[in-house]
Amino acid sequence: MSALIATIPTTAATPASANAPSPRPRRRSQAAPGLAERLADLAVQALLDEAHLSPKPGLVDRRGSGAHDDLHLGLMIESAHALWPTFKAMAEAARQHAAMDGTLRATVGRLGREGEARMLRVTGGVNTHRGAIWALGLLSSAAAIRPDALDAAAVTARAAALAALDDPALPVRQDSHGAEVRRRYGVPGAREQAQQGFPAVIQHGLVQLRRSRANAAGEQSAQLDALLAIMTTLPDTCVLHRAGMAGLNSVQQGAHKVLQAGGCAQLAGRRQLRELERDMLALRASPGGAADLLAATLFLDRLAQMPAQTGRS
Ligand SMILES: CC(C)(COP(=O)(O)OP(=O)(O)OC[C@H]1O[C@@H](n2cnc3c(N)ncnc32)[C@H](O)[C@@H]1O)[C@@H](O)C(=O)NCCC(=O)NCCS
Ligand SMILES: Nc1ncnc2c1ncn2[C@@H]1O[C@H](COP(=O)(O)OP(=O)(O)OP(=O)(O)O)[C@@H](O)[C@H]1O
Repeated sequence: MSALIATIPTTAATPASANAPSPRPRRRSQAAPGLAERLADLAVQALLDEAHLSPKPGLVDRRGSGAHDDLHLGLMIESAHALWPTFKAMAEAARQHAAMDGTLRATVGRLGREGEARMLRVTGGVNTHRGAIWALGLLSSAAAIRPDALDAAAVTARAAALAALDDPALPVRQDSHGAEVRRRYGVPGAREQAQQGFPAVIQHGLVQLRRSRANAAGEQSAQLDALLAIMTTLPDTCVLHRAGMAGLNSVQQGAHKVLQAGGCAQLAGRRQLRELERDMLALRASPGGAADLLAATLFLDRLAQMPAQTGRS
């Protein structure tokens, strides 16, 4: 990764980000990173922090692979770093094109598919970040197109408008797990979540993150609480694919119980979290969609703290 993660205003020195691999220091003579580079830094950092955050139920984290047998932390980290040029290119395209239209949608779609191909090359064919490329790609482009308006509501509204545009080159995949699950249960998936302006992030992830921080939960617990808040309502096609509707209902109720018990900073909440994790592992259920949306939550939370950008860089 060529840009310097340390130049990004991250929220707090979390144990998660503290364990992320340190970037090489930028040489004095190197030019300051442009907007697209800083957005790519933010997107990759959000993915790294999500991957490291522990203990996440069913997901890959610092303790292990959760309910997955083809994923591990090293692979998630490698995949996240490999996606930096994809996010940078998406932001650059939006900055240069500067209009929310079909041309930009087609370019971002092509870059997203190239990013997926890059991910699959790096991971040897394993889906580490398909949903995250979609969500963070749209958000990076939406941020870059109006860098003077970077609050979460404005950025998600622009991302929704971009996601709603037709991409004529998009192959209509009927064979993805998401497509299969949508057909079977009639639920909205990753595409609809973006087209609706990421309600799981705006109404649940960000609200809970800030609520838990305000209650002095500590950054790691606040991020875990944000993940659980997203899990309480999301029709996560990863969970549905692996555990069916009964599995999704039990995951949503379990996440709700953790928050009702005071969240991850409380002993009672941590007990509920252990119970949720035990049940999810028995079902092989993994909330991959919620994990992607937690990364989107962290991206938007930090983006709102980035100084307003008015120049062209
Ligand atoms: C829309 C995408 C995610 C495909 O979705 P689909 O549901 O068909 O596929 P698939 O099951 O393989 O992946 C969906 C992923 O989204 C995440 N997810 C699952 N449920 C949800 C949900 N309810 N909300 C948000 N994300 C979810 C999961 O991580 C899952 O792995 C995307 O891959 C796509 O169409 N890309 C085309 C390239 C493109 O247009 N890119 C442009 C912007 S980046
Ligand atoms: N920490 C994480 N651990 C596991 N999955 C994650 C994590 N963070 C994000 N995800 C998301 O979860 C998805 C992977 O889930 P899953 O393995 O169920 O997908 P799949 O490859 O479609 O299904 P399967 O492995 O059942 O064949 C990825 O698209 C990724 O975006």
